[in-house]
Amino acid sequence: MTKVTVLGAAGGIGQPLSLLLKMSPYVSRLALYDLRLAPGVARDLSHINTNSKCTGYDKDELREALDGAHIVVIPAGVPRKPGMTRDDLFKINAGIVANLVSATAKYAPSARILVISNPVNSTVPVACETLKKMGVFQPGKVMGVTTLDVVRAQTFLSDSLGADHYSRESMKRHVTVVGGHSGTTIVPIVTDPKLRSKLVSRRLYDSYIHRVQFGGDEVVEAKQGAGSATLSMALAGFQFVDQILRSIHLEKPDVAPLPAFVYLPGIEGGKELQSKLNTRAEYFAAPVELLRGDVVKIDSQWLEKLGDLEKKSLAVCLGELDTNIQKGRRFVQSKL
Ligand SMILES: NC(=O)c1ccc[n+]([C@@H]2O[C@H](COP(=O)([O-])OP(=O)(O)OC[C@H]3O[C@@H](n4cnc5c(N)ncnc54)[C@H](O)[C@@H]3O)[C@@H](O)[C@H]2O)c1
Ligand SMILES: O=C(O)C[C@H](O)C(=O)O
Repeated sequence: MTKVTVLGAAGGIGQPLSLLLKMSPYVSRLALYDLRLAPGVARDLSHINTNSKCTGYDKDELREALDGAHIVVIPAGVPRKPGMTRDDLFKINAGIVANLVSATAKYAPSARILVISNPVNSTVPVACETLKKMGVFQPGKVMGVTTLDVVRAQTFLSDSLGADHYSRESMKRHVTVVGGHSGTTIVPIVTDPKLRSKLVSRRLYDSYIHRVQFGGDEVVEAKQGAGSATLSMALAGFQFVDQILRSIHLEKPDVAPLPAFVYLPGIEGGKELQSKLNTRAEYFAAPVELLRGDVVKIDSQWLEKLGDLEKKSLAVCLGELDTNIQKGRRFVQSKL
């Protein structure tokens, strides 16, 4: 029996993500919460002939939506419009995330909390600091969802090298993304040196990295003010939740570790990674090992595969990331 609650379930991401979750054999109860429309979306999904029971909750029913949840996914908040940065969303989304995380701590204290709301580099610190303040912080249970960067990195690598020869599916083994989830804090790592050399020798490396780092802007511009990535994000978010579900339900989960944006000092391998990176940044996205749905270890094998260009990107990332992190921390610490 696994209950998944989606907070912000009637939105552009929330609806398709909930549809994908309704298809999962590992979900037995799916609870949809939003300030508007969640009962309607849930009624629609509840007609689908998969085994999970789907229920919608109105804005004054947050407690019921969260009660007993094992996984809480948070895509609640405002998306960007053209000309905005993710950081411009902080003012509104930080408060939304803080309130929803604090309710989760009260009504679903053992849930894994997956933060999608932007700016992830700051909203994850907001979530963790909120839990710390409440005295209930469990570092392995809070994850910023950065999977869309990985999905893009794989798709664009195949596009850059020629999709006829390098299928998008096969790129899964050859690229990961670390750092944060915003512009130059996004650091794609091509782990296969042969593919990296191909990109460099064909002078495609810079444009490839730029496209992954600014893929979000591409969608925001194309949607002309109607929001940001929703469908690709729903798929990416589902891939991440699915990995957690598999780690809960399967003895030997058959998935390669995906990165997540996590609190390094509280997780095995985290402090080591901080010291190898020579950074004071306490939050970072790196491939994580899961055990029964919680993050138990940070993988730093990718560090050994860095080329000179990737080392440079990482230095730029670390310079910016800590500013985003401190903004999230200060937001919670400044509240009484
Ligand atoms: N992590 C990522 O990779 C990634 C990718 C895409 C978008 N995002 C972010 O996800 C967020 C949502 O994007 P979207 O396109 O779904 O936006 P949207 O506006 O379509 O949907 C957001 C939903 O959240 C709801 N909401 C707002 N405040 C709420 C609250 N307090 N409680 C419950 N629900 C609340 C709204 O009613 C709305 O239905 C944005 O912040 C966006 O920037 C993150
Ligand atoms: O770009 C955005 O604002 C949404 C999301 O973070 C994305 O990467 O598509």
